[in-house]
Amino acid sequence: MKNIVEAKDLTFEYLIHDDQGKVEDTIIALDHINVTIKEGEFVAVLGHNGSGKSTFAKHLNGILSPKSGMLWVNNIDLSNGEHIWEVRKDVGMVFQNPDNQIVATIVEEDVAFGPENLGVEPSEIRKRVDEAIHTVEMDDYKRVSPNQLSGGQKQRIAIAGVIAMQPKCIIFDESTAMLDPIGRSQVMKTMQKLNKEQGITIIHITHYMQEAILADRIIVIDEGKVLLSGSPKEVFKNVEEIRRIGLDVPDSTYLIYLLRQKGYDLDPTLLTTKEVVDAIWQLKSNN
Ligand SMILES: Nc1ncnc2c1ncn2[C@@H]1O[C@H](COP(=O)(O)OP(=O)(O)OP(=O)(O)O)[C@@H](O)[C@H]1O
Repeated sequence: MKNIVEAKDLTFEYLIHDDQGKVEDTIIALDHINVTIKEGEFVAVLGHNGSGKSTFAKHLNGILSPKSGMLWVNNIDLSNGEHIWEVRKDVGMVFQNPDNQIVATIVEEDVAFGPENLGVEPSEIRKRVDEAIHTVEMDDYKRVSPNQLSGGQKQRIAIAGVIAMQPKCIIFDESTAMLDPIGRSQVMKTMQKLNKEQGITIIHITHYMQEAILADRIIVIDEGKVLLSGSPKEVFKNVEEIRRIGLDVPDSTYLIYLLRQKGYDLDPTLLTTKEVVDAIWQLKSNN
């Protein structure tokens, strides 16, 4: 499978200016990041506040450009701030606040906005809008004002707007953070569907461990560096390391960790409640 993202020693710093416009400070937000993401992967990115997740995401569709290092996205070289318009056709972004992403007063017009800006033919726009709205299961709301929708529904409309541009990769930058549990699960379902049925690469930045365990791979960023990368089982067995940087592990994983400390011989890579219950049951049956 081809790489859709390849970052080598990707480094970025924000320049802080004083009132006269002189640089008075620099903040290193990405510090020699080395990451490869394959086409069709579903990757969750974890890290505490200020660890550099959003800065990394903004590099992937050219909102920010590296200070040093190399970055290729879908074979487009983004290392020196060129080709950013080209990459935006391939990489879509869904942000945290659904209200900031809706631009039109009718759902279907909002979804059409992206392809219109790309200069897509009107008949093709119509087709894409209908398909995208169908994919996010919002067919009944095409002529409705986005104001009348719930947070989760608005977020699905924002996703439809991105899908209508036919990207190869979608970055969800804490797109579930402002939603209630139902809205979150609907958006997660949509992400999984886009990944499984359309092969779209998903990069999901989240603080929710229960969402992260649904990914093929988790990348943990800490102070602008990649701390861990691997399957959810590989990453979450590092309970102490993850908790040391102020992140949680899934409750089930933590329960297993505590039981192991009490001497119970349980697999440290178990992630879900069902896996834990089955393992404890097995242990009981063996004794
Ligand atoms: N526009 C900016 N100007 C100056 N510093 C910034 C800017 N945006 C982010 N930073 C700093 O860069 C570092 C990385 O921030 P970033 O937003 O990438 O982290 P994050 O992991 O996405 O955080 P969060 O989970 O809070 O969204 C932090 O120290 C942050 O304060």
